[in-house]
Amino acid sequence: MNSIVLEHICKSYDKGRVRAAQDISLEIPKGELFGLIGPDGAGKTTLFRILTTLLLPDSGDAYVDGHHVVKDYRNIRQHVGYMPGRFSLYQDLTVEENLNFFATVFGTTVSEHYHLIRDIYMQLEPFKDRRAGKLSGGMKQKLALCCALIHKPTVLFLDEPTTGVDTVSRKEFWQMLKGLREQEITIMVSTPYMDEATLCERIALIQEGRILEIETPQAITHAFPDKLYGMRAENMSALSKLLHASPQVASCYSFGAAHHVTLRPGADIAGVSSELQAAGVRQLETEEIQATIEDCFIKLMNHEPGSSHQDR
Ligand SMILES: Nc1ncnc2c1ncn2[C@@H]1O[C@H](COP(=O)(O)OP(=O)(O)OP(=O)(O)O)[C@@H](O)[C@H]1O
Repeated sequence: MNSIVLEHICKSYDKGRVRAAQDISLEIPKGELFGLIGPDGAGKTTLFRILTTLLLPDSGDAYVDGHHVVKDYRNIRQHVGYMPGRFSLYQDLTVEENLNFFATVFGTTVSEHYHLIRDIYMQLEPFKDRRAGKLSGGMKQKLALCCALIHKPTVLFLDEPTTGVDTVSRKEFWQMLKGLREQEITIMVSTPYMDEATLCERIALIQEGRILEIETPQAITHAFPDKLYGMRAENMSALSKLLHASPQVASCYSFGAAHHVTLRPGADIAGVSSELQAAGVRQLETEEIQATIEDCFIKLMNHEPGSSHQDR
C-alpha cells in the first residue's frame, strides 16, 4: 500500500509568476525512507505544506494514507508528524513542557508512545528543565523530532531537518531515522545536502518545481552516462579557464578540491591532459571517478528543456 500519493500536483505563487510545483506525481510505499533532494527554492516546502494540509494545491490530487489532502484534511492532521524547516518549538517552554504540550494537542500522553522516542529523548533528558530556546542546534532538532513523533504518526514529514546542524549531529540524526524505519513509519525527508541523499531508500531530485528523476540513489549514480574525471593542478583557476575553453570538454564545474570534467564524443583524456600541459598547467593530476548524486543532479539540470543553466 502507498502511504503518499501525488497526482499531477501544481502550485504557483504570485499570480502564477512563481511555479513552485509543476505537475508533480509520485508514490511512496508504506515504510519507505524517501528523500526530496533539491536546492533552495526547488519547491520542497511547498510539497510538504500540501501533504500536511497547510496549503491548497492549484490542481491535482494528493493522498496521505489513502486520505485526500483537501477532502479528508482532518484525518491527515491527526495521523502525521511534521517537522517544519524552521525551529517549530515554543522557545520559552522547557524541553519537558514542549513535549507535554505536543502530546496534549494530539490527545495523548508522553508515556503512551514513549518507546518511540526513548533513544532520542534519553540524550535530552539531562536538559529537560532547560528552555528550548537555550538548547544547541542539534538538541533543538532532537526535541523537534520527539515532538513530531509523540503521537505515533504513520507518516513523518521532515523538512530540511539537518540544515544548520553540525556534522556529528547530522550523522546522529540519520541514525535515528534508520531506527524509525524499523517502526514502519513512512518518512519523507528533504535536504539540500546531496551527501545525505545516499542515506534514503529512494529519492526525487527536484529543481524549479519539477521532478528530474525518482530512483534509488545507487540507480541514479550508476546511470550517469559519461566518463567523469576529477582534475587538479597548482593553479585551479587557470585550469578551469583552459578546460572551459577546450573544444574537447563537454562540461566542467568545480567540485570540492577538484574540477569535475566530462568530454565530448571522440575526445580522450590523454589528449586533453597533453593540451593542458602544453599550455603551461603544472602539477596536473587526473583521475577517473564515480559520479555522485550531485554530479547526476547537475547533469539532469543542464538537460532540462528550457534550462537556464550552462553546461560548461
Ligand atoms: N508564499 C509564497 N509567496 C510567493 N512565493 C513563494 C511563497 N512560498 C514559496 N515561494 C517561492 O516558491 C518557490 C519554491 O519555494 P519552496 O519554499 O517550496 O522551496 P524549497 O525547496 O523548500 O526551498 P527553501 O528551502 O528555500 O524553502 C521559491 O521560488 C519560493 O521563493
